[in-house]
Amino acid sequence: MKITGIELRRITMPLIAPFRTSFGTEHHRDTLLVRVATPDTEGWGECAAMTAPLYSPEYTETAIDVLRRYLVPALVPHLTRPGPFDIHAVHRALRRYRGHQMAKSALETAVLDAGLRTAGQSLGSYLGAAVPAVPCGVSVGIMNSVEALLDAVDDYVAQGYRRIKLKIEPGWDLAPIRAVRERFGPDLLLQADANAAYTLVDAPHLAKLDPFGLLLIEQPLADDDLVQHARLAKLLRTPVCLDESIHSAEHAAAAITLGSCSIINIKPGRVGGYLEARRIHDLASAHGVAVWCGGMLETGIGRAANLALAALPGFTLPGDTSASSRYYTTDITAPFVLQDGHLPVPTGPGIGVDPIPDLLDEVTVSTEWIPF
Ligand SMILES: CSCC[C@@H](NC(=O)CCC(=O)O)C(=O)O
Ligand SMILES: [Mg+2]
Repeated sequence: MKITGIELRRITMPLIAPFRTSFGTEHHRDTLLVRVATPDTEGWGECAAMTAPLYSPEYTETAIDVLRRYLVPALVPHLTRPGPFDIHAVHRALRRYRGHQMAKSALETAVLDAGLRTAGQSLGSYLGAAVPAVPCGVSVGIMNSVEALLDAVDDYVAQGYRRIKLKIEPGWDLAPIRAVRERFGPDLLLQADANAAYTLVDAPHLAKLDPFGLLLIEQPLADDDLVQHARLAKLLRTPVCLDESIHSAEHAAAAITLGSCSIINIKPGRVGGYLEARRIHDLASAHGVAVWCGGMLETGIGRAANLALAALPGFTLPGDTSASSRYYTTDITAPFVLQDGHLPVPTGPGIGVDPIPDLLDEVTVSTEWIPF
């Protein structure tokens, strides 16, 4: 199957409410969609990079530039020959370039989506989905008051979310977690995400979270320090989960070997795509390490693909793939709506959803067509 070209489409979608983390506050999701066009179909990938290099070194502009300048040209030999795509050859071709995992993931996923649509196979089936629907957690930002937080959590619990994740930072950690635990009781699945806001000096303070029975504390320390996370893990009863630190299966292997974490948040964008995400899933499962699917405020395009991944057997904890309404008044695909705390895994070919043209056009900032 030969492609006719690749489109880089930049979109911006307003969030229904500001989303505050330890590294900043998001008001819009400024993201990049990659579309691979063939004579018979098209494939879509969503780039997880944020507007600024605050969560990770990548940002939307770097993704656009590296795709245009290096990653798309690298795939020309693989996408212009007859016959089905060899997605593993595509993956290897992209691995020649260092970093830029989110840009790579968007491109590889669009190629994979086009290939699977042509073959009539769903992404879930291709990856090894084991269930038809996945239990959903929700990520709750830092708020102006504990009362506001309790109201937000109350609403999410009423919507049926199976797990609550609270963003924390120094000065907003013990009080909100204690308040949620006291209000909603010991059975609420509850976890915290620090986005690397603490240092090992804070270990005694973080140990004060232990009595609250958290499922995990996510990325407490710097993204580039597996050794300090291993030392911290020995000082806490709360399991340590890594997010920003894990860019590849090799990182996951190092973290497991060092004892830096006992749970991994897998984000396909952060690790360079769904093939690598499955490798990390397989590695973690072999070591008895639980994984769950993280989120990057994806539109329905990325949300659909993440649901396929979250359905793999080793994803034993609720992830951050929430309903479309968590962030958006109107999604660019048919909305994902929570059903008894679960979202259905798309069963159509490829990612199983398509952007709705009029809605996509409304949020499009720019498009760039790269002909093949
Ligand atoms: C803007 S924050 C993005 C990174 C963050 N993601 C979430 O908290 C989940 C966001 C979502 O619900 O998609 C994380 O560190 O896990
Ligand atoms: Mg995180």
